[in-house]
This record gives sequence, C-alpha cells and structure tokens, in this order.
Amino acid sequence: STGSVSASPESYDESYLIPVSIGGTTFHLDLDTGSSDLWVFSTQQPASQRSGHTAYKQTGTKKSGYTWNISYGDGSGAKGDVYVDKVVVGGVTATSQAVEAATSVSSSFTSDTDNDGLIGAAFSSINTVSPQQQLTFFDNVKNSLSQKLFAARLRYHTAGTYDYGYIDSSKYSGSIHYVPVNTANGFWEFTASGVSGSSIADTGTTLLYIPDSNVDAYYANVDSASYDSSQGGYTFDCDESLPDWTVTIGSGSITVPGEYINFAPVSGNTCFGGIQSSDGIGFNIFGDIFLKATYTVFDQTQSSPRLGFAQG
Ligand SMILES: N#Cc1c(N)n[nH]c1N1CCCC1
Repeated sequence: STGSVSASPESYDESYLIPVSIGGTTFHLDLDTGSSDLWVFSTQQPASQRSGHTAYKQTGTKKSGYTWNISYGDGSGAKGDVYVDKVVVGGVTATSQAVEAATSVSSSFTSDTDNDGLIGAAFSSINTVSPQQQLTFFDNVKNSLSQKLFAARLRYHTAGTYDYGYIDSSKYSGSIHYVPVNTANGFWEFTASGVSGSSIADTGTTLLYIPDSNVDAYYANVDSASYDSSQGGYTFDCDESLPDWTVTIGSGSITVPGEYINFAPVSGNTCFGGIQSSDGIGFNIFGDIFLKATYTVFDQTQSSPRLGFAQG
C-alpha cells in the first residue's frame, strides 16, 4: 500500500498537523519524528482541560493496567491510559494501533486548540507505555507498505505532505542523498558535515538548533542581530533580509533560504531567529525550519535505517 496526507502549518509554521482517523473520528495530530507515542486528548480529561479539542471517547479496546507518561524537551508533557483501535493516515491503515488516551496534559497543549495530540514517528524503543512498550503507527504499517519508508515535505507558510510507502519525485529537485542513522537513542540521528555532534531529524521541533559556533557565524552576517537573553535567543529587525544557510549531509547539500530563518515577531519590529543554539540539549535538532527546505526520506528499506535528504 501507499498513501499521502496533508501537513498543515499552524501559525508561523510552529508545528504541522495531519488529519488522522481513530475509531472513525478525525483528529488533527502533530506528526513528530522526535518522539514515539500516539496520544490524543480524551473525554477522561477534565472538560476545562480539553475545551476546543477533539477528544477520544475510548471507542477501542482498553489495555487494562497499561499507562503512559511523556515529557518533552520544551517542558510540556501528557499522561494517560491505553486502548487499541483502528487508525488511518492518508489511506494507510493500522487495524490494531495502540492509542494513548490522555487523562492529563500540560497547559501548552490545552491552549493550542488546533492540536488534538501527537503521532510519534521516531523508533518504538522510546515509546513510553508501561508495562509493555507499544509500536508506532509506522512500525505497525511498514510491512504493508510498498516500500518501508515515509517522506516529509513540509513547506514554508503553506501545506505540505507526508508520503507513506513511496517517494514522490515531483516534490524535490536533484538527487536524494542518504546517510546512515544511529538508532541507539531512538531518534533519526545522523551526522552533518561542519556541524559538530550528532543531529536528529525532528518534525516535532519548530526551529533549527545547532552549536553556538555555527549560530554565531550565521548571525555575524545579520547587521541588526544580537543575542537577547530575555527572549532566549538571537533576534533581529524583522525588515532585515537574511542570508541563506547551507549544510552538507553525506554527499548532498541543502540550502535553507534566508526568508525561512525569520521565524516570527516577538515584539514590535523585532523578530526571533529560526537558527538557535543546541548547546545544552545534547544533540543538534534539524527541526521544521530546516525540514521545510527539503524532501526528507525516513527509510527502513535496507538492513539498517537511513535518512535521505533532497532539496525541496
Ligand atoms: N520539546 C520538544 C519536542 C521535540 N524535540 N520533538 N517533539 C517535541 N515536542 C512535541 C510536542 C511538544 C514538544
């Protein structure tokens, strides 16, 4: 089988949401290659906590005694219990998918009423369900796909797609260049030339986080840029045109247009940069600011997983 689903950006491309059918109800979920839980708002939450969201009514079969509890790097989190239900994404069906129903979520999820939960697409080794880890949607369907892969084509300020089971050559230019993935930490982890340390391809992170040295070198070419500790990152005049950022990954090179690196206004005519420091995180995060310049293939067709990058 193959399928494709639209990925619609929230304001300022803060995240990209896809329609997912669970037990016949459509939820709008954040497809996150940086985590591995499929969780949804549910009627088990206090009504005030789920106001404005589509909530799961536990249509599936309960996995008695199973729980989940996830914390994200930005300090947000959620927890709840577990059901098994039919999940469809872009026409691709998992007949018995673990659906993690929330009993509580942190305030940033409650306040983002466009988002009804997450569908994790990192490796199942970091799924948080206890006492038995559960498989991601991709792990559940990959054997039924024409090719064991999915591909992200996020776009700047407009809807993109996730393709399942096939590569759409109309969505990129040049060639797809592949690099090996280290799965030891459960992420789509790879090495980028000229960017020290490990990097992860993470659709669930908004910005591009790279080492201080790379960040400082980039903003040295932005006259109005400075590090603003009150904003927690580099800011600049919204009207300043920004340089492109180019990186070599394997035998290929990807260029992020400068326009994409103006993330959003933070106050008046001051804007927050899309490139920020990864120092303190433990690895670099190639989030949406980078991914929206690419066609990225999350590939398990070989004996070992690999990532493919092409210019979008
Ligand atoms: N922080 C963080 C984070 C990440 N590195 N990948 N996905 C994340 N989130 C998904 C929902 C909230 C944060």
